[in-house]
Amino acid sequence: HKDPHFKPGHDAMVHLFEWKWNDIAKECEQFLGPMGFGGVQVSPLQENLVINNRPWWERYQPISYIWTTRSGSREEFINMVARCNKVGVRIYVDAILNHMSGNWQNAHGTGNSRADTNSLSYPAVPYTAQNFHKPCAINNYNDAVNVRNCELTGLHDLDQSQEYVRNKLVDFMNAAIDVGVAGFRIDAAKHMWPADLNVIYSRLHNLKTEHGFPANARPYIFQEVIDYGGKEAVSKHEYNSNAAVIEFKYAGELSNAFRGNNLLKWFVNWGEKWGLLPSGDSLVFVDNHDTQRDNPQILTYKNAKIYKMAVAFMLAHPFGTPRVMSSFDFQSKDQGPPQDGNGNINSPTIKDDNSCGGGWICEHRWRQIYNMVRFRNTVKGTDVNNWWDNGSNQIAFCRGNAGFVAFNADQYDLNTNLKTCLPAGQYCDVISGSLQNGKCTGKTVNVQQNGEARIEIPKGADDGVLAIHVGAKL
Ligand SMILES: O=C(NCCCOc1c(-c2ccc(O)c(O)c2)oc2cc(O)cc(O)c2c1=O)[C@@H]1CCCN1C(=O)/C=C/c1ccc(O)c(O)c1
Ligand SMILES: [Ca+2]
Repeated sequence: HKDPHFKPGHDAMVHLFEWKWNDIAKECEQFLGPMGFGGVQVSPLQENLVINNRPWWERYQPISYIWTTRSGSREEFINMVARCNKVGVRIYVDAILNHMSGNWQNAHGTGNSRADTNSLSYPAVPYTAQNFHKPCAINNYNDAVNVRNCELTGLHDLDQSQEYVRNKLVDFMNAAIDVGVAGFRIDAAKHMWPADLNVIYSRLHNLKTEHGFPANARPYIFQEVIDYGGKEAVSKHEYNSNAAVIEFKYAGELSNAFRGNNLLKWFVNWGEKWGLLPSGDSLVFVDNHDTQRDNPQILTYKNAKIYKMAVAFMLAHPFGTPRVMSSFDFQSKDQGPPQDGNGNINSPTIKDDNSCGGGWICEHRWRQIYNMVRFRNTVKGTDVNNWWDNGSNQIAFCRGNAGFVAFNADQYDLNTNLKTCLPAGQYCDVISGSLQNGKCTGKTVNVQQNGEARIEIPKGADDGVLAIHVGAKL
């Protein structure tokens, strides 16, 4: 029950943050399906409070469970799910179950629903004050009750111990499952009681076979529990019995190492020995919509070279279910998505080199990243073997005899003969280029009969990674 139900030959999730439903449908058909992505985490589906300067986090202040947001209408959402499933790309909804909005004068939502937030009245659900915890501020992360039963930055806190509230949340999620959704990101799960969440999960429908899921497939649930391994009262270990958990320590350690604060050689035992949750319980990532704004230690597209190295490592390593972030460019941390003068989100423009414009970064369209998704598909089912390192920041490893990857984060060249575990032949390095029309557009690597090859990554190379696999062999 912790299986994302990706289609065979598809792997890795991409978070198309703030994309509109129609644009996601097109991206599934034109790019994500053909490139073998497994699924898309979409922005929240439920109607949200309209906040005057349209900060990105207005979508995390629900007003109702009506499927009307700046990403599109109910019909557009249903159409997107069908079109993506048809090309083997799953949809995961970002579900906000913990709270409704904060206080706002004359509050109205993206679907024009009204609410009297000061009296905790949300008639479009309906919720009244009795369905919420008595307003108190979350001000003590060493008190598990305070963290669950009080308000996160003034957001009105629902009481999920009530049958009435549970059923509203279950109905919302089951309606999404019934139109073909594969699962959910559970926002702010740390702020809800695991027991209540498990009751809610137990009432969710099986996935729809007419959308290509196997019979009796359970929705894939991945819970946001921000726990970097510190000493807070609430821990990620409370949440991984019945569903997956988003592994923040994974993100923290990767950024820490690729920023040069820890040697890559220590990744030889990357996994539970680092205090991570079990691989099958972990949704893993490098950055997310919040950490890229709020956590200066976390790598983002703004640190391009070492960011790509961290993402390549995540995709090359078998641990967890990886999620690639796809961002819009931002200068200030509250800034919302690219939009026109009337507050409508702009569609990404696709340039002739297949990259995005119009303020959209589209990391998922960077060659080094989508080629590593393909690498991950190709080596699926193999383990890490033949680990090599130089005692510092040059590492390499095989994935079975299907793939080989090398990293150079030292301030001097990597230039040595290494075992690649691959059959003899010529391979295209899928970081510096691709295999296109029978030729390598980047480096070519010659693997000898004994499986060894000359591996070169100069310190000043565009990318500090080299990757070859049996799907990119001349
Ligand atoms: O300064 C801010 N927030 C105070 C810091 C607390 O951060 C928040 C956390 C949060 C932060 C750290 C934790 O350890 C933790 O357990 C929770 O989770 C949220 C989840 C939501 O659905 C909506 C929110 O407004 C928040 C939030 O404000 C700005 C202004 C309001 C929104 N916001 C933000 O910074 C919004 C952040 C945000 C929004 C959505 C998310 O899914 C998220 O993880 C963070
Ligand atoms: Ca709560």
